[in-house]
Amino acid sequence: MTFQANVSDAMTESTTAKEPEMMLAVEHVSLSFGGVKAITDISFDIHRGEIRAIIGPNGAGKTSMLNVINGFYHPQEGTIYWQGKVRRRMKPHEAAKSGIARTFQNVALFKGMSTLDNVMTGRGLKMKSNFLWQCIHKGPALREENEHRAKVEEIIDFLEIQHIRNKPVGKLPYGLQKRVELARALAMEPDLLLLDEPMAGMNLEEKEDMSRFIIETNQRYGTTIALIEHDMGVVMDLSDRVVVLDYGKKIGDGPPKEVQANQEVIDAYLGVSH
Ligand SMILES: Nc1ncnc2c1ncn2[C@@H]1O[C@H](COP(=O)(O)OP(=O)(O)OP(=O)(O)O)[C@@H](O)[C@H]1O
Repeated sequence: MTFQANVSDAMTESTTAKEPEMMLAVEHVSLSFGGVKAITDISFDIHRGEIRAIIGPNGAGKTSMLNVINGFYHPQEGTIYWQGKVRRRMKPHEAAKSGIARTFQNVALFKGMSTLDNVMTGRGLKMKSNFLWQCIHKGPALREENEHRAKVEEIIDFLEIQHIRNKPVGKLPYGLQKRVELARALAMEPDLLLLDEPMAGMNLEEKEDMSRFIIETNQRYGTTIALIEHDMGVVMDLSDRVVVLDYGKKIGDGPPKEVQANQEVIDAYLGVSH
């Protein structure tokens, strides 16, 4: 059976037998930078509504894979299926417009701007009123701004960051900056949220908070989430399925328990030579 047939089958069945619905799939994707092979012939999928982890040792190709999914890198080989259709080559802002939001390994916020203003920037792609209305700040533009503001307020409440709403984000502790970045991504109301090491640099309490927000985002908004994470405890607790990369290749894929028992995965983490 062809992959396309698999996609359609999965989508038809999902309406009847609650089979998982494929939201995104990468098929035989390879990506090189000059002589460096970052990703070699990788295929995996992400089901609508799941929390999918991408793990692997340093340099395994995890961030490169997220960059392929959000249109930042264009693989030399392979196909990307998005919402059941082959996706054409697209830029990150087009991927964002199609419903894919992301956060970064190193927080990427406007450091001099307040939490509120940073989260508001997440609404940019959803703004519809034209420039003239926005300049005179009346009519449709005012109505629209109020709607965006209400959504942003809801997210600020949800992520419990009211107390820092007016603070410049550059002055916030790192854990809170990561939360503001999550808020900005949620302000885009994404279908698929890509999180690159959301717990990096956090203490235990901050990790517990972030884990709770990730689960609640998934449950409350139905957001599908793909995350890269090094903390195996977090990965095993949070995710429905895990894909494991090593030296740019896929070496494991399945539910956390299955992946944990996979000898190739254990060897990769213990640094057994190839
Ligand atoms: N823009 C780039 N130019 C050249 N090489 C790159 C580039 N981006 C990634 N690479 C290389 O591709 C490989 C995979 O890198 P990538 O950052 O995707 O790994 P990773 O699994 O995310 O690693 P880490 O856990 O350390 O962040 C590495 O060998 C890296 O040096």
